[in-house]
Amino acid sequence: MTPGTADLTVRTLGECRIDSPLVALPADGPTTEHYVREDDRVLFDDTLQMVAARGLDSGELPGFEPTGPRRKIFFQPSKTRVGIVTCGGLCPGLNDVIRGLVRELNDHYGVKKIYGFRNGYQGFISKYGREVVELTPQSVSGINEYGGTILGTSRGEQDADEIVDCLEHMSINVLFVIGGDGSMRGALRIADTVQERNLKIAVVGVPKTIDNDIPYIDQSFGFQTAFAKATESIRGASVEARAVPNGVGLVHVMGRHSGFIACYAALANNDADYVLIPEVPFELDGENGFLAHLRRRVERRGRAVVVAAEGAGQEFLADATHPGHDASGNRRLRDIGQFLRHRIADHFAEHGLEMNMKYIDPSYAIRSVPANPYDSVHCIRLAHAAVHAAMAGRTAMVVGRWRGRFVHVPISLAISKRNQVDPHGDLWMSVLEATGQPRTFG
Ligand SMILES: Nc1ncnc2c1ncn2[C@@H]1O[C@H](COP(=O)(O)OP(=O)(O)OP(=O)(O)O)[C@@H](O)[C@H]1O
Ligand SMILES: O=P(O)(O)OC[C@H]1O[C@](O)(CO)[C@@H](O)[C@@H]1O
Ligand SMILES: [Mg+2]
Repeated sequence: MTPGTADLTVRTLGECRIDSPLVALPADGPTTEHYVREDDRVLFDDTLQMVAARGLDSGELPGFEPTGPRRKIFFQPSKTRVGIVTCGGLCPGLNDVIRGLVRELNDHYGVKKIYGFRNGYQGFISKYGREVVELTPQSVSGINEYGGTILGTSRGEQDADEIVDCLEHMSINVLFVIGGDGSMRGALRIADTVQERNLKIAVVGVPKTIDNDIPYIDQSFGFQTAFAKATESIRGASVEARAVPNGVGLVHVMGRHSGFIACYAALANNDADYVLIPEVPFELDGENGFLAHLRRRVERRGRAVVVAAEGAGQEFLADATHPGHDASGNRRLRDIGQFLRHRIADHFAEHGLEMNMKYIDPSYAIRSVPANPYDSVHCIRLAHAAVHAAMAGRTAMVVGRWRGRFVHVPISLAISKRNQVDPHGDLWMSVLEATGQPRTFG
C-alpha cells in the first residue's frame, strides 16, 4: 500500500521551547530546491501519475519532514545525556557516523555527556559486563580512517525493558541506534517502551546496510563503498577468465534478500555476462536454462563472467541440511556460490567441453573497509540530521534521503517492508541491457 500522511508523521516527545544554539542557521532560510522550512514537506510522490492517483489537493499531498536544525529544540543541551550504539553486521562508514554525531553534539549543541554502548544491544544489559565508554571529540578523532566500529557490534535479541532500565539508570535523554532492519525493530521497541513508561527519551536511528535493503531511503550509507569494493573482484574474475581457454569467472557477493550489490557492482565495470539475484528466480537446467545459456556463450565468446548474490537460487539448495538461523533470527543462507561452481563444472564436463573456472568470493572484505569519500559525506550529513532531529525531540524515526532530500522517516515505515530490486524496474532493465542475459532462464 502506498503510504499516506499518517504513515509519514514522526512522533515527538513534546513541544520545543528552548532556543537552539544553532538558531542563526535556520533563521530565515527561504524555501528553495535545497532547503525547506520546518512546516514544509518533501513530497512522497515524484511523478505526475503518482500525484494524480492520490486525487488530493496539493496541500494534502503526503510528504516527509525535512531534516535540519530547528529554531526551537526540546532538550536543554547542557543537561542532555546521549547514548550511541552500533548493531548488526559491519558496514563501511559506521565510525564516520559515530564521529559525526559526537562532533555535532559537542561542537554545535554543547552536549558534553556522550556515551558509547559496546557490542550492540548487549551493551545495555549488565550480565554481558560490557563497559560503557565516554565519547569525546578527542576520542573519536581519526576513527573514520578505519573500517568496522569502535563500539563493536553484536547480533541476538535483548529485552527492551532491560535496555530502557539501563537508559533510565544512566539518565540518558537521547539514544542513537546505528543499525540495519533488525536494529531498527529493536529501536522501535525501545521507543515504545519509553513511551509506555512516560519517559522523555528520544530514539533516533541511522540506517546501516550494505545490502541497501531498507525502504524509503534512496541509498543507505556504506552501500556505495561495498559495491565499489565488489567491482574489484569482478574485474579480477574477468581478467582471469580472459587469460585461459573457455574461462568462467564466478563472483559470489553478499546480498541476503536484495541483489543491489550484485547489480551495481556488475554495472560499474560492465564486464559481467550474467547477474543472479534473489529477486529474480531462474532455471538451471534445460535448453533455455542458465547452464546451457552460459555454455553457449562461452563456446561463442571464449569466456564469461557470472555475478551471483548470496540470496540467489536458494530454492536449488532446499534439500541440503538447513543451516539454521543466526542469533538475531535471520535465516542463514546456503552457499549458492559453491553450488554454482560445481554445477557449472559438471555441466561443461557432461558436454565434453574444456572449462577453466576462477571463483572469487570477496565475502567480508567488501564491508569491513573504511567508507569511500562519497559515503563519508553521506555519513556526516546523516549524523548532522540525526542530531538535529533528536535535539528537537523527534523519536521512533530514522534519518534518510528520499528522492535526493534528507528527511525524517518513521521507523514503522522503514521496517514495513524490504527494499528489493524490482524485476520490472529500470535498474534490472539496465542490468539486462549491460549483460545481454535473457529476462528469464527456462
Ligand atoms: N524484531 C526485533 N525486535 C527487537 N530487536 C530485534 C529484532 N530483530 C532484530 N533485533 C535486534 O537488533 C540487533 C541487530 O539485528 P540483526 O542482527 O538482525 O542486524 P541488522 O540490524 O538487521 O543489520 P544487518 O542485517 O545489516 O546485519 C540484534 O541485537 C537483534 O536482536
Ligand atoms: O556473517 P554475518 O556477520 O552474520 O553477516 C552476513 C550478512 O550481513 C550482511 O552483510 C548484511 O545484512 C548480509 O549481506 C550478509 O548475509
Ligand atoms: Mg538485517
